[in-house]
Amino acid sequence: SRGAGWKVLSRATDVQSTYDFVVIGGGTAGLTVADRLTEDGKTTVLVIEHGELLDSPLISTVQGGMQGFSSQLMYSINSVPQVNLRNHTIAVLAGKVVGGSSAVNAMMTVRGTAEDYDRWGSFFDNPSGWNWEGMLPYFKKALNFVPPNADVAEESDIRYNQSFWGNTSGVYTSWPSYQYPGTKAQIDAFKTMPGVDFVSDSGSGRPGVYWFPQFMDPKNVTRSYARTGHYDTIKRDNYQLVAGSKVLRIRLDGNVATGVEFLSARANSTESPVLVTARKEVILAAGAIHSPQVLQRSGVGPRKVLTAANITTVVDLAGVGQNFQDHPMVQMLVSFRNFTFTPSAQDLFTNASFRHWADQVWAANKTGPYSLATGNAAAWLPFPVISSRFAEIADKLAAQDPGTSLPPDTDKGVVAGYAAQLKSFAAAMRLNNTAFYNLGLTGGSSNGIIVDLHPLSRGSVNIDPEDPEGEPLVDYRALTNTVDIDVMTEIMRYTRQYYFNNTATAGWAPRELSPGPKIQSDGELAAYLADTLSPTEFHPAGTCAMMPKELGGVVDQELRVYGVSRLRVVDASIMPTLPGGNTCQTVYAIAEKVSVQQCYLCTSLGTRT
Ligand SMILES: Cc1cc2nc3c(=O)[nH]c(=O)nc-3n(C[C@H](O)[C@H](O)[C@H](O)COP(=O)(O)OP(=O)(O)OC[C@H]3O[C@@H](n4cnc5c(N)ncnc54)[C@H](O)[C@@H]3O)c2cc1C
Repeated sequence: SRGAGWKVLSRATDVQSTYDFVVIGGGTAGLTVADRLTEDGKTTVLVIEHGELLDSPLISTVQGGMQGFSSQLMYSINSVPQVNLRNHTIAVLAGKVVGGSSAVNAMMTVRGTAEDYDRWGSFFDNPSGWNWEGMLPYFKKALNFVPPNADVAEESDIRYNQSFWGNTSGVYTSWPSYQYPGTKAQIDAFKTMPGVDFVSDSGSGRPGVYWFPQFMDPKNVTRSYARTGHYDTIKRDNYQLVAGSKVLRIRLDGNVATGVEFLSARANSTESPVLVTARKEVILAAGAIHSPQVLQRSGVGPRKVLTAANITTVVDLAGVGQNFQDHPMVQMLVSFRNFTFTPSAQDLFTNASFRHWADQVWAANKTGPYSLATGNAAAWLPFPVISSRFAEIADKLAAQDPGTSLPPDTDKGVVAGYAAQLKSFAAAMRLNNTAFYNLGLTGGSSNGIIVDLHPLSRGSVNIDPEDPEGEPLVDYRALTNTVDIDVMTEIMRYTRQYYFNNTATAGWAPRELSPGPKIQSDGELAAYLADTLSPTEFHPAGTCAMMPKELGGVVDQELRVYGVSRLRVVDASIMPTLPGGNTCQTVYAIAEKVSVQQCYLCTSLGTRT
């Protein structure tokens, strides 16, 4: 029966008491899986989403890429104070709306390198398809790639190779109808840097300097995301979604997940939670910040954390909420006093006639600069290409005692999993097929966010013992592995090489505004990191890691939670290690891959009606 305060959305006349699958979280992964599981028209799925179903220009507008930044479309969570960042707290951004983070992200469509996905399988004795070869079909299935306009492609020398892409998904990735001329110049300026590759496509799985598309529907030049691709256009009675409803916990009967308890976000405090039963499986897709929280609240997690919060331990699973990772980024702001490539994005503010033209072509046919999101080009470079000290730093990492970078009471399995990851990264640091360095190229007369694509510090996301139902305690534990400081320092130094020791950029008359030319020694650069580093590029991952259980893993290779039956996690939290690229495309591919596994299971068990 229908509760008083909660809303059932289109296609659902009511929330039934039982479904085949109940999906927790209507975000990037949740809606993808729900769409695929209901494709047969019979399998019933309920998606329970905390945020609302909202139509807003903050979501749909392409220009700038992140109009919904820090708005009512996101959770408002602050991290715990970061000891190595002068005790600053950090805003933890994640979408809270139907579509999840895919509704608010910067729209950059990027994959990691092949080696990043091979690493995932490498943690298992018998890897089953978690490698580049195994992921590629799902990268293709996940997105509908529409090539750039031929004139724009030729003018800016945009390279792409359709063999790395598919064209069947309802989620689109496509190209702006305009590029600033400075972007090509900034790409070309990498041609004088030794060892840099210019790969044939952003989806080739190889590092280099390249163009990449953006999550945009080319027909109406609006954001394409999990809701537009996997919900709005799907008309099936067996696919239902309830928004504005917060999942409190998974109902466990012994070790079997049988249902989900949720509460309307609008419910008054006297209303009791609604229980909905899952005949086949409960699927957790609340994102890397909230999936571990839902598990811990349900009694699945590290006993110590659960006991402190007065929660009875059903399954003592040490890895839940640990292994937390995100891409750290820092600003190195360089402005060019003689950048002759105009117009640039700055001209939208300073040049009235350019702005007038931009307004006109947008009004006429949605073309021009307003079709640009965050930018479509960047450098993604291996460690040996950016640092002559790569072998020394890799040796230092290989010699480390992993336990010293984790809290002293860390579970042995979690430490062992971390040790396996560090070993893998110490090897990757010597290779030319893994990207560690990222610099976005947007064609402007100043530039400057640089990203460490393979951070080595690991944090945690645990329930708050004082308030288990409130927001979790998010601790990045930024820079707790000191090799991260070495890597970031080399990343800053290489960026200086590109701007100040490069025949191709000398004529731009670059000037470093931050940290500024006075900051040179290791100690000075480390202090700058402590002052200004962001431990997040809004790519939280790893908190329900797909690793062997004895390595602190939470899910197996079919993404089933260890020790619980009929329960999977399918979102960014299962990534054991971050890919060397923005995470959204990888989340879609994970969700596509696990959906095929789930459908196979339904069929082979003969339980499908
Ligand atoms: C500001 C920002 C910019 C980004 N930019 C880019 C980019 O340019 N390119 C890129 O590739 N990636 C980007 N990302 C990252 C990318 O969007 C995410 O990695 C990806 O969308 C995560 O997908 P997910 O399914 O794991 O989680 P989400 O998509 O976040 O889905 C989780 C859903 O679960 C819901 N939920 C949580 N708790 C509960 C609960 N208790 N009950 C019910 N529902 C719940 C949430 O409301 C949310 O809708 C960005 C992210 C952010 C936040």
